[in-house]
Amino acid sequence: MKIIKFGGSSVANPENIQRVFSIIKEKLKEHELAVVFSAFGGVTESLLKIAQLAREGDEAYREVLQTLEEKHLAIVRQLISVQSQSTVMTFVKVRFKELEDLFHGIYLIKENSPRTLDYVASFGERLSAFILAESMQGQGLKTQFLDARDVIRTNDRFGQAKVDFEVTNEAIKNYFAKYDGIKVITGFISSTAKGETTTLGRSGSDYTAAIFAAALDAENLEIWTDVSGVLTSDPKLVYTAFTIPQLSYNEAMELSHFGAKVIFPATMQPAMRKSIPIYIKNTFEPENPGTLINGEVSPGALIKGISSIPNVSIVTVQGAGMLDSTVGTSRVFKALAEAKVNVLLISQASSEHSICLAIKTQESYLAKEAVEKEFFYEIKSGEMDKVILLHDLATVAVVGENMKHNPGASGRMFRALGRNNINVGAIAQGSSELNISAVIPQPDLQKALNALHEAFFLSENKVLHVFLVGVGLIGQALIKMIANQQQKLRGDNELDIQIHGMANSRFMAFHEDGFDLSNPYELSDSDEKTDLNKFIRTMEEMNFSNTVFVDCTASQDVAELYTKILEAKVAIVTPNKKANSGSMDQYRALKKLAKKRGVKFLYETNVAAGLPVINTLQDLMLSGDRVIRIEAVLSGSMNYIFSELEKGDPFSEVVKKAKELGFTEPDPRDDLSGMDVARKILILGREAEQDLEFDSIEIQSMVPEDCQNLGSVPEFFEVLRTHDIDFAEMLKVAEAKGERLRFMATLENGKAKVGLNSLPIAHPFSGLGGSDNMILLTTDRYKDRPMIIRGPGAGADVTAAGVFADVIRIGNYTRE
Ligand SMILES: NC(=O)C1=CN([C@@H]2O[C@H](COP(=O)(O)OP(=O)(O)OC[C@H]3O[C@@H](n4cnc5c(N)ncnc54)[C@H](O)[C@@H]3O)[C@@H](O)[C@H]2O)C=CC1
Ligand SMILES: N[C@@H](CC=O)C(=O)O
Ligand code: NA
Repeated sequence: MKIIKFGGSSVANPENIQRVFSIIKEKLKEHELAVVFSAFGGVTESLLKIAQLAREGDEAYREVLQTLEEKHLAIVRQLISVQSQSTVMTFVKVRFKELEDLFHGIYLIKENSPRTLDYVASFGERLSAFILAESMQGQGLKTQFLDARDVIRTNDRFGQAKVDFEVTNEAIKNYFAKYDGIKVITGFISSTAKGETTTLGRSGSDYTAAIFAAALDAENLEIWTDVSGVLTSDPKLVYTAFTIPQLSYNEAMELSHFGAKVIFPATMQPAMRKSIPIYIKNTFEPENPGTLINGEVSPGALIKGISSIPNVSIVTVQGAGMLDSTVGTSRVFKALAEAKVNVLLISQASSEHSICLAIKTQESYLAKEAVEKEFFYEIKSGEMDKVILLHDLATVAVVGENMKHNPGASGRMFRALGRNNINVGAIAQGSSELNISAVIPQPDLQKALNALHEAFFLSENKVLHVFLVGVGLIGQALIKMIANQQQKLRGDNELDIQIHGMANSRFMAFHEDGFDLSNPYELSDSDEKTDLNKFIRTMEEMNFSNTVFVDCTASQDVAELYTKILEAKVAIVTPNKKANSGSMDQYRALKKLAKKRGVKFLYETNVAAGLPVINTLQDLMLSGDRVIRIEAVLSGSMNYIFSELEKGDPFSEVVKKAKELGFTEPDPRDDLSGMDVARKILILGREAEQDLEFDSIEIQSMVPEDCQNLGSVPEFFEVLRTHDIDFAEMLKVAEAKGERLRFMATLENGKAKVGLNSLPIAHPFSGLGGSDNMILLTTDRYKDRPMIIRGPGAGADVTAAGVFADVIRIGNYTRE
């Protein structure tokens, strides 16, 4: 014998009901069945609403009642053939006539006691189960309608009646022995020995099903609802949540206590006591195996699920008066129990000086009042403090029996929270080790759930959530690289990089699950105009753990947002030099903030693109070296321009070519003016721990005077053309001396210089071609012969690769 129960959403309309019938027919092939039904979706609520209207003397109740009758009649017309309709129609009409009288009574005497409401509510299940039994009969199934009031005996605690199992079990067994066919049973309702109608409380139909399962020693119990079992976490907050295949009874109870709404613990008790397996299944996805809840603790995963409760407050009771803790604590709990306050979590340090309770915010005021009343005299005399309330909190809990005797769970939990800068306000772990709970700031709830979900369930793959501003040359190359490497990184490096936000100067777009990178997304398809503040806000609201902001613009406006981004505990990776080449104070402040917030700020590509210059310098400094001198060619475009010029092409053409090849800044005047190189030597100097300001750098600009104040880049190229002869002349002079023109930067004794030099052919820089950069580092340790870093220092691929490497570095850092 199997007991199966269908909830309100499963029988909300004729289409859903047909699904239910197919499921039943399928089951019948192998099992003897009894089916428990809830009222049709929304009916219980409507009945109670009508009762309320009637009690308030609002005549509108009649209309709502009429609609409800019509809804039932419509279901009958659709489910039952015309020939067989009349008995059912009569049944429905008679019930609604009774309801009409009943509500009229309520309307007249304006009384709505729990007793009356139980009777009102009972009509929902009585109607649904009868109609469904008849229509199953019409489909060739032999059914037997059972009004559960005939067998489930309770006390008269209306609204939440307690079952007399001895009488009930006997009555159920007798009934089943007497009648055959599929029993079609009303959920939720029961009756007292005097025959008064009662109801079984929240999730009462599940309870009905469990009562029948236990009384009949059923093989198993299936609860059919509109979700595929119990999920690892709330899918509205954790997009990667998945169905838990199996839970022990204890785990299921613990998970539902902390928020998982699928099943209500008390309803499982009768089945649990008899060790009857319970399946949670989805009517709308019957092929999904759902969740099996039974007496077994399955080996493997440390935890089974993560639950949460929002809108929680911490109530702190403290003072010397608590030191006599046995008395103090018991008085606190007595006061709270009398005020009917539900305590979610308790934490008391061994000093016993204070006790800290997590309570739903709406009940916290009541708790404060109750405790302060209890300790009125102690508070007055100063022996106790006033109760302190802290709001805007939430609890998160990891649940699983395998945590027992298995070290590591709490470490993993708090490392994940700490790494994501989530402050933990209170902690509790029961001695059963079934549940570890923490109170955290409510705004961090989604991030916390995701961080924990990743740490416990996706630990083979760390997820890095990227938000990219600047989808130009470098940004696009980066997206392509991530797309190409995504699979390999997931496999070999256990790192999953997802892009959730993108923006260029015109449009922005977001994707909660991450953009599908195999299908490049066109930002011009977005109808959302770029608004940088909104971009940051959306990034924060998505509230992912392990988030990286990648800035592939050359924009000052974006650089100015870094403080806000780091404050939000989001890491930054960028080739944009603007932030690091502002004032020394700002440079220091950003580094300090990143450290304080525990997030990385990486910018290897600020200098010489992907060449390892910044990291190398940082390593030298950390290991105690000292920089004496830096001599460098730091501009890929300038090196390209002056080395190509030697082939005889006009200067303006070569500059254009450098731009086309992606070596220049978005505005090539930033390169020609020496500004870009000046920024780079400034950054190198700062990385070498020297106090340098931009203004102190001596810069020789290569932009002819009449080109300086022109608006657009094409205009600039027009005028630049007229200077081609001057540059050809410059080259001739150098060549006559057997020398080469190279644009370089030096830093020595705290003084930085940037400009064009005529170098002997034997100089190491003279041999540089294309977009090459070369950095000579003379340090205490590399004194006689400098350390040399050389290679292409501009261009889409070498730059994007450097940015990508920084992103991966963050991914590697964030793992355990
Ligand atoms: N091209 C290269 O070889 C190297 C470039 N870099 C740096 O990489 C950065 C990007 O360079 P490219 O990709 O070549 O430039 P680009 O001009 O091709 O792309 C810049 C992107 O930023 C967007 N953008 C500009 N201002 C914006 C704003 N306020 N809000 C949102 N989006 C904005 C633009 O719409 C465009 O999508 C620059 O900072 C550059 O200095 C660093 C090393 C080498
Ligand atoms: N425009 C720069 C590249 C970025 O840093 C260069 O030419 O080197
Ligand atoms: Na670099």
